[in-house]
Amino acid sequence: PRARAAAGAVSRVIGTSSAGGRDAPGGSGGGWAVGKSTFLRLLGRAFPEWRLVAEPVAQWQKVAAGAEEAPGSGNLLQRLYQEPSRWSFTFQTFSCLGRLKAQLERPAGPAAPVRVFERSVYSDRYVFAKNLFETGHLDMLEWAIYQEWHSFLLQELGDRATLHGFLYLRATPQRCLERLWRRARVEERGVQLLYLQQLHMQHEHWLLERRTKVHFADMRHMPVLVLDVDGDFEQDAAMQDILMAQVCGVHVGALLWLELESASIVPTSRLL
Ligand SMILES: Nc1ncnc2c1ncn2[C@@H]1O[C@H](COP(=O)(O)OP(=O)(O)O)[C@@H](O)[C@H]1O
Ligand SMILES: Nc1nc2c(ncn2[C@H]2C[C@H](O)[C@@H](COP(=O)(O)O)O2)c(=O)[nH]1
Repeated sequence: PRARAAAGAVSRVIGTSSAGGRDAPGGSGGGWAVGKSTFLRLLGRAFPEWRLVAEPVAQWQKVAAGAEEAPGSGNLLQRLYQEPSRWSFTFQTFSCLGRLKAQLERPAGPAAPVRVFERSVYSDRYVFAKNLFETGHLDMLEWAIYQEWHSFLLQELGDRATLHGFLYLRATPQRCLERLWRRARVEERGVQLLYLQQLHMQHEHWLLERRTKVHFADMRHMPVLVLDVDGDFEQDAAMQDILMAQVCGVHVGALLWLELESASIVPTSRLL
């Protein structure tokens, strides 16, 4: 039954037609360790025709240019957490470039009806980079330069870089911290609840309250499907079905943008 439901959703999304007649990218977003990869796996099972694009964490852990240096020297993620003020600008440049490349990529073969990205060039700016600036790890000059090239590139790329909607995965920062511990990534050992709370707040301002000043007209009214993932759905087939049905019911134009983020709990998912 789950597979049939998925097929129905896909045909509806196709029916909305995509920019340039191509596949329809969408974004996922949500907090750090909220369960994005786990959720993407569920989406993959429910919607096998969709193309799901995971975040390239392994690339950040071993940047090619540093691969021949001393062990660990090419690990940008590690450097970021060890010396955030030194490495934040470098990290945001590299992460945003990777996200943009992924978004512009047109894989060979038949176009997928929907593309879903684990994070986007928008969360790069309106969540992470913004937060790093507000907490003093990007200075004013770095923030200005980052915004300058970000705006320029996205405006130049126009429709090619536009998304059609966001899936916002919400859980409390405390729940994200528990999942972060469970995942036990070495680089993240020193991460504190406060950092997750800051990122949570950025997501709330941007995707839920729409208080964040965004610089792209089509971003301002982007549909956002909020999904409550605070509960443990990993082993709960019924809860998984409910989540997939919610995704299934969304019509977000040609582009479904899945932004997987963390936040406090909402009683039910809803499309804003
Ligand atoms: N809904 C959930 N309930 C319980 N555990 C979860 C849930 N979602 C994810 N997890 C667990 O939390 C950890 C982080 O999940 P992951 O999907 O890797 O997060 P993200 O991709 O957002 O960083 C993993 O160990 C995963 O098994
Ligand atoms: N400073 C930034 N950190 C980022 C960004 N995107 C991801 N991350 C970090 C957070 C985690 O340590 C790791 C991936 O986390 P997941 O929860 O997605 O697995 O990378 C960013 O743009 N800036």
